[in-house]
Amino acid sequence: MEAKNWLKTVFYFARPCKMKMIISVICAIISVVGGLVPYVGVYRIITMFFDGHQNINDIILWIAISVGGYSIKFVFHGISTVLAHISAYSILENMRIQITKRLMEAPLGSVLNQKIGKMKSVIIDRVETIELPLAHLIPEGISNLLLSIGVYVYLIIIDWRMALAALMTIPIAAIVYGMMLKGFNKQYADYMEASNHVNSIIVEYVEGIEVIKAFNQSTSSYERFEKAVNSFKQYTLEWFRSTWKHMTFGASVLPSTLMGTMPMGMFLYINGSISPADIAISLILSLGIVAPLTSFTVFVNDLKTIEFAVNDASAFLNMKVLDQVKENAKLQGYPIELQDVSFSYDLENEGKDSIKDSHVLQDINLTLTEGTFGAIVGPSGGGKSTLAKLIVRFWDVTKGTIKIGGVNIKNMPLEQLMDTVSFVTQDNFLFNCSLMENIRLGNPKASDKEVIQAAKAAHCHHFIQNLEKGYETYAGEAGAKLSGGEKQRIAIARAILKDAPIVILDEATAFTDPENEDKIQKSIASLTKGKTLLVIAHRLSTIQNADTIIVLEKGRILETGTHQELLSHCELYKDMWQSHISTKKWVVHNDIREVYKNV
Ligand SMILES: Nc1ncnc2c1ncn2[C@@H]1O[C@H](COP(=O)(O)OP(=O)(O)OP(=O)(O)O)[C@@H](O)[C@H]1O
Repeated sequence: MEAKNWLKTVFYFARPCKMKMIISVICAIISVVGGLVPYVGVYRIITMFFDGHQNINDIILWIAISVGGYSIKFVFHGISTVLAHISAYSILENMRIQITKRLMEAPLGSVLNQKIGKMKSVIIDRVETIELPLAHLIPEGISNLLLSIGVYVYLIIIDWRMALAALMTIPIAAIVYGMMLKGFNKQYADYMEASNHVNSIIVEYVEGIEVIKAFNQSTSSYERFEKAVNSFKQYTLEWFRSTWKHMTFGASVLPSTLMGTMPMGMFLYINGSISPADIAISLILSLGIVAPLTSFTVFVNDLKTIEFAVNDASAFLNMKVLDQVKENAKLQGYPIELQDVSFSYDLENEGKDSIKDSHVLQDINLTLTEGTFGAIVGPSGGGKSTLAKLIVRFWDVTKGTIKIGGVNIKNMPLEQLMDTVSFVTQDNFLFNCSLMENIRLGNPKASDKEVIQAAKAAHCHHFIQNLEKGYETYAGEAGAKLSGGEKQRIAIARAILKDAPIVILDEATAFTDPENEDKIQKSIASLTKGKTLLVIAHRLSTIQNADTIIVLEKGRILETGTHQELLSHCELYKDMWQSHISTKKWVVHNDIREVYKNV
């Protein structure tokens, strides 16, 4: 979506419900016209009395017309409100769908870089704030504005001098409101910033509650939380303090139209240029102008709410998306090739035009033949995970090309790429649905039998069966009910079911206990049989049988070879292997505390 101002964005999302909105506006106008009828009725009845021509039939007729008018106002206002609500919810729905669509089309890495609290706040809370004002703006905003104008026009028709007098309080109120609204935009922006700050502190507090408790930081964290809430309260109170005098003065002056109409009416009556009936109705009408106008001022605030919510949503709506082709590419097998690949996060995260000297990967050239086992090793921060993520287009390379089956991955639809590659990481997110469905995500068409087969191959059938409801057990929010190793094996079962010809494992065996590791290794063996496999490993023992081991250091390939070849001529690899072996020996021969003492 191209960047638009907030009003255009609202209209853009309102397109599917354009007709409903138009009918809502028409109904609001009819409702206003209906609302004017009782004023006419009252005027006619008063006139009859003052003229001495009152007759019961005419009075009943005007009462019936007034009731009819009021009924029209009531019914059409109802229809307008219903349609406006439907439209507002459609706009909300479209906006949320568009944001999530955009998140799917954006580079996954950029999506993952977003703060989860902010995403939740924008997609759920901020977008929701649009609904209420939007739904009420059409029927009530229009009614209030048009009713004031309609009543005023009627007043002009009755007596233009009284109409003029009715406006007397408006300039005074306008000056006072003008003073109050000075700097409103900035103050509202500051208010939203303060509100966002307090929201993010609350989200951070809830998300980090485990760490806060574990490190007994509750008091200081609570202080931080309390400080944020208090400063927000202070800010809003100060804003209120700076405006309440103007607000109260304006609100009491604006409706006091009698200040102008009373003396004017008396003056005109004494001069004999106005009838008592016209004075009476003018006084009533002048009071009828201001009440809806005052209600309309509330919508100024509502418009700001919509503007800020839409602007927040626009940050996601305008996220850069990955360029994609539509047609599936014809792959020549499943080898992976990287040619002169360089990558910089700065360019992705900040959208800079020039490549800075901040490459995480530089001039990477490597080929992994179909069906072979490749491994990437190297010191922490060397760029191993980044390289794996580039192969699945979490981001696009800054320079060079990545090919699968001889085709640049940019020239195949993301769907085809995802069908071709299984990417298993340590972050094995489980949805809060049954374990059966969680595994089936790997292949939505798989039967229960196939899911169970995959679970068996991934060595998770046993523990799943021991659960009270077996495969129908819910994973709990974010899989909190399962251990790390169990979640990992379920993720592997998912990948087995997906049966993609290329498998990339990013540190999939890190942080597991020996018993779990053995099971995970077995499940990985089932997953990777006969496939092109790329493992990013810390534990060198798991990759010593790899066909090619790539040693990556500071974003560059230092050496490539088999385990034996690297041991014979790559110092860094030799050191890493030595430290790996000695750590293993320490674990076997020493108390675990000794190991950590020596790390
Ligand atoms: N999303 C990101 N945005 C910005 N910089 C990042 C991002 N992810 C990683 N980096 C940086 O890129 C560099 C390489 O990180 P990467 O995770 O690829 O290394 P790694 O070799 O896999 O490390 P480890 O073995 O510790 O997992 C690091 O300096 C890291 O700080």
